[in-house]
Amino acid sequence: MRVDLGNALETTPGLTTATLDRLDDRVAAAHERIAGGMADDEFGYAALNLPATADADAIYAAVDGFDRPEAVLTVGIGGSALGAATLSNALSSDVDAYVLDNVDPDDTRRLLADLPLGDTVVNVVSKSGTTAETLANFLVVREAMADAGVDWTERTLVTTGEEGNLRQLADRHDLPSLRVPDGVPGRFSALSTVGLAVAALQGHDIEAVLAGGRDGVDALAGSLYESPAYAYGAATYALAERGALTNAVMPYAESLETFAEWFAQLWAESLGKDGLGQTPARALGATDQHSQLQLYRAGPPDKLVTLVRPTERADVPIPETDLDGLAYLGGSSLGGLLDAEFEATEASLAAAGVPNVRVEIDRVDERALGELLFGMEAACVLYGELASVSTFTQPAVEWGKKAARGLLGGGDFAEAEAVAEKRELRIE
Ligand SMILES: O=P(O)(O)OC[C@H]1O[C@](O)(CO)[C@@H](O)[C@@H]1O
Repeated sequence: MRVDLGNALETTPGLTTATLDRLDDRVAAAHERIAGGMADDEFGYAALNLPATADADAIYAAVDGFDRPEAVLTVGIGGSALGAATLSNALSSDVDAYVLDNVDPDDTRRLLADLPLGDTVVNVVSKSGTTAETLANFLVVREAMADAGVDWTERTLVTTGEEGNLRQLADRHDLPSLRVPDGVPGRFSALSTVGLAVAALQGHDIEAVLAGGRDGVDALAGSLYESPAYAYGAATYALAERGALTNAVMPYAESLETFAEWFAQLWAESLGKDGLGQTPARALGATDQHSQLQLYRAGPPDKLVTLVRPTERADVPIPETDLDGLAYLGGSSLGGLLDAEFEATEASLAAAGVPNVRVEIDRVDERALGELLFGMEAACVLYGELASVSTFTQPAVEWGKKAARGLLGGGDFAEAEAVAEKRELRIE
């Protein structure tokens, strides 16, 4: 993973090399704190040890019990689904991967109607084992399998914590299961059983993913000038401090679109604390040049854009054409056009004084993805240290969970009563 901060200097908001130099002393101290947390396998910091501690053999052993399926369906939500989806949507496989991470009845019904349930592995993932959406979807999926005459106990892999509903279910039915690693918040668990089981089922090289994570560990250093991950974390923090309260992550690769979704949870749930944080916006190049770019260039000067691309990709030639004004495209290629648009968008943002950071990987493969995922996790941890927020907790999400549970008769919660007190101004 390589980071280029050049287009974040002298912009609005913007940084200077003097700013970065001053910040580098704080980066060194933060790195000491992070290294100490990793050495002690402290809650949260343990996530940065996963490239070394994740047990690829155990993951392969858990999935080897299933014949090569036609499809794998992940039933999970948030970090229990997004890491696996990032990898499966970035890498191609003849095993189709699907995700149920919402409780939309139309979507669930449509997906279950299309799935070859007899040749699908259901990968149910929940660290807590109590997440309503995940458990509700699993109950629906399990009944659909039964209705289809499929023995769900033969088609289900469970990944969960040491205790809870899913652990009891796995024990009761002797299901193949994996442990969610201790001390790792879900949004930081991509490089673990949580994110790698699907990749293993799809035939991807999960040891290469972990090797990429180790490349990321090796690239950590006590200076932002020596660590791409820390450079990104420090620059995004400093830009937020100067008013860049939105970070639009814009990969120039369809295969990295889900990465932006994974990044959004990582960034929002880790850094959105105590009135602080930086809103992750999900964009896609080149598509959003015809959509959100207008706002990024000419809207409020409160954003930075993170432009992500692989520098190597398979290509498709563009045939010669005599179409008026388009002859210049002929003989070029789609990849050449995409790269030209990446660089043109980068320059157009700079010309408008909008800070943008370039993040590049060699290609979209297991090792580069492992390094990218690790790098952004380390960047997030560094940002959290600099911002002095509690990076690894997410207390603000609990209020809504209690309200929903109360509305469904799952207990007496003041939050549910508050729902009834909604102020109304209906326009019919
Ligand atoms: O793995 P679990 O416990 O089902 O949690 C799923 C997701 O829900 C959250 O806990 C937020 O409610 C996320 O942090 C987590 O990734």
